Amino acid sequence: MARKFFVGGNWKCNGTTEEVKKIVSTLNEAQVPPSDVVEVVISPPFVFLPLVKSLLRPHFHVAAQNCWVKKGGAFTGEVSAEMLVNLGIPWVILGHSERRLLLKESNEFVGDKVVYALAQGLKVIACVGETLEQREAGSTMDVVAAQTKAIAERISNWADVVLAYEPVWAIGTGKVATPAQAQEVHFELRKWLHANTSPEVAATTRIIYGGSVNGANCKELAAQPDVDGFLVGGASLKPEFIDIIKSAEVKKGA
Ligand SMILES: O=C(CO)COP(=O)(O)O
Repeated sequence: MARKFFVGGNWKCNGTTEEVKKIVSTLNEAQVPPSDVVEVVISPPFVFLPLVKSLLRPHFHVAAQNCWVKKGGAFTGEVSAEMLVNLGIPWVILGHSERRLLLKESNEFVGDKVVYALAQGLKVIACVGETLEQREAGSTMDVVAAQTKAIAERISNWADVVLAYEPVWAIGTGKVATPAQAQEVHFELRKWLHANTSPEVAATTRIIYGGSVNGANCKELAAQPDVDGFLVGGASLKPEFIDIIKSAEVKKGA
């Protein structure tokens, strides 16, 4: 089964109502490859989700940037998976490095979130990635394998999971992984899935790259055999996001 190219736009903690409307109208007016070639998922902050969902044309879907680890209740400031389902939000990003590092979300906590979100019927973009220190210490694969293992040992069905490899040193730094660096980790992650889940999961799970992806570097990255798309931060707020969506064409005939 072919892995459909996937492009996520993670707006992080950015935007005003006016800016949101402007970005959405740019997306709605854009000529992009059809939905059988590329899946596009936009992830605004929680407060803008209903607005973005109501304005976006049907080709584009939405994702939350996080959700609570279990059923809602007395958890001030949290948003539950049930609420996202109730609002018709199909996707959620979990385990982003900004949450792992700044908010101290552990591998186990992220794994528990993935299980709970999937059980409520959400589709999950699960993020993994090493810091610069970890890369320099030669432990990149150990780190991403441990992060993936905490998910893999809790779930058996990967059909609704996209794995995002986002090296922390490349996020928001303008320092993109080279196509070879991205391919190497994606290949190793797929190999890890093959050995620790099943050959089918390894062959069908989309592994997308995130970290300073832009309109200029996306095509070369997209051409790598194990790069199945992108999770884009800064550039997803700009018109060049359209060029990143269009990089899906690189896979045609590949
Ligand atoms: O964290 C990211 C997407 O989730 C990547 O962010 P940048 O594209 O801004 O580096």
